[in-house]
Amino acid sequence: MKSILIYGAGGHAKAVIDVIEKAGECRVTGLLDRIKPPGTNVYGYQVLGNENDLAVDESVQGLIVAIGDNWLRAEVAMAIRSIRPDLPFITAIHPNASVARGAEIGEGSVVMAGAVVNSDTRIGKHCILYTLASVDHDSSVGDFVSFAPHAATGGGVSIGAYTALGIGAKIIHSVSIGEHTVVGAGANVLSPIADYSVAYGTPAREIRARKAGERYL
Ligand SMILES: CC(=O)SCCNC(=O)CCNC(=O)[C@H](O)C(C)(C)COP(=O)(O)OP(=O)(O)OC[C@H]1O[C@@H](n2cnc3c(N)ncnc32)[C@H](O)[C@@H]1OP(=O)(O)O
Repeated sequence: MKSILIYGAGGHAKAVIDVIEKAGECRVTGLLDRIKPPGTNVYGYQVLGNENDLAVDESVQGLIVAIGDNWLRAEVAMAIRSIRPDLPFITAIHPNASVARGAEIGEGSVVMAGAVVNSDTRIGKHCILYTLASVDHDSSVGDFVSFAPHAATGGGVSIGAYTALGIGAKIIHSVSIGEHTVVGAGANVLSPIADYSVAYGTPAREIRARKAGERYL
């Protein structure tokens, strides 16, 4: 069984730990974090240090970045990649998730309980599909994207990198959502949404522009 570290020590990290424990393919040896000091206990695991400690840790065989914010997760993943280019990012898939034949899940991504990735859909790197999220057939999801619980798409949908779909957001078939966009909770998206925007409502409308990295959680 692979010995892995989890980067992050907040609520999202706890949810990721549960997925990894249930999947049973990796053993979590500890957590890394920039905020909580070494020795802090989180969900039964100790914070061991931060990303700089990876440079000297030869026992670790993999890592997953468990930070909910898409932009921060990307920053940390890139920092880790430059410190340890050899270290694989693991993919965590809950045993009660469903990943169809022909679907691909990128490295560092997490698929939580009840989530569905349907036939021939591609999920990018370091994405999060929270509880009961659903991405239907022939869809394409960029890197660092998140689906909050119950967010769902029809078939043939395209979601740009760094975009966040809020809780319960629904995207009808064949629609494209741009990159760095936030689709608000409960939105019903019936037509394309541009890059760098915040959209919500029924039907969803682009309410305002947003910048890369702007907080949304
Ligand atoms: C496991 C997890 O926890 S995963 C995370 C789950 N969390 C989510 O899904 C959160 C998703 N976030 C949202 O929907 C947020 O409301 C955002 C990002 C869309 C907020 O966008 P902002 O432009 O900053 O909206 P702001 O909070 O300033 O509200 C502006 C107005 O829009 C309304 N509004 C905000 N979000 C929504 C929404 N999703 N649908 C309808 N109206 C909304 C507000 O009520 C407010 O109305 P008012 O002016 O009449 O008071």
